[in-house]
Amino acid sequence: MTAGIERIDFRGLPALRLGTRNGASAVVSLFGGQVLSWTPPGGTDRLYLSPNAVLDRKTPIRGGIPVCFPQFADLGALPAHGFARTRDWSVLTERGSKDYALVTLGLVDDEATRTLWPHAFSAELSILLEESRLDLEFEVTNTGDGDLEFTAALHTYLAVREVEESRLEGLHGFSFRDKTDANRIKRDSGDVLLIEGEADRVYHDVQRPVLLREYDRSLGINAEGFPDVVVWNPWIERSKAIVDLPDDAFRHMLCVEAAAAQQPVRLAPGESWWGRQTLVAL
Ligand SMILES: O=P(O)(O)OC[C@H]1O[C@@H](O)[C@H](O)[C@@H](O)[C@@H]1O
Repeated sequence: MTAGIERIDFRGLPALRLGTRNGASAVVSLFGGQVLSWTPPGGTDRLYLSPNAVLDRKTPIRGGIPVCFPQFADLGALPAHGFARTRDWSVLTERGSKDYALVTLGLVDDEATRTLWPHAFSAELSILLEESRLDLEFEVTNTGDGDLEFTAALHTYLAVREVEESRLEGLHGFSFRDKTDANRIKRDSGDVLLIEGEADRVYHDVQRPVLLREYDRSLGINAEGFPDVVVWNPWIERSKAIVDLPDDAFRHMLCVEAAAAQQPVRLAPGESWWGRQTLVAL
């Protein structure tokens, strides 16, 4: 793996490959502004990309780290998770040395976005690859002359060897909205979260990092700016129902998302907001 940033064709999609001297690498699709792969030095891919993902530059890509903006999930009238994940992003900056690679992608409003969402905005996604660490920072500026509101998420699909053998630590005591149980608000009372069925939870105002433990490796997940943590696993029946997921996909993926979902972000003209998710392979 060469250090630096190169333009590649990823199964027909224009993409960037980021690499460091010590062997970390990542692939970023310009369609969706979406990280599709992240491999720390000497390891295997820590992101799940569905083998059935449709890469036709129209369909949202199932896996990696989709950017949900300006709407998270179905919290509004826009298509699910908004439009950022189905737009072409531009490359704003590329910087790298032996030890890191950094790219910033940009998305601004145009006629198509304004038809769906009548606001002027500019969004930037900065992706920083370092030794065992991947850092995504998402920034939105209101470039219009009226207020705007949005919800957003970095919808991170983590690859796990077996979801039943994985445990999430750090969510104890936080309240969450349980989408699998009529959106009831509950409080997490377990020391660890085990995935033993469909999970679709928005944890509110999570103030600390989360740790994903597997039997032989762990992953630290930290967020700043994004107050919520979403945990999603479709489990057996929903995996079967989602056309671009293999039937047994639920076993090999767990989404742990950094989100601003419970309270929309409101920006006055000229104001900006940012949120960050950092993944550290341990
Ligand atoms: O199928 P999509 O639109 O990519 O969404 C996948 C899932 O994304 C999660 O973030 C939501 O909480 C789930 O409710 C949703 O099903």
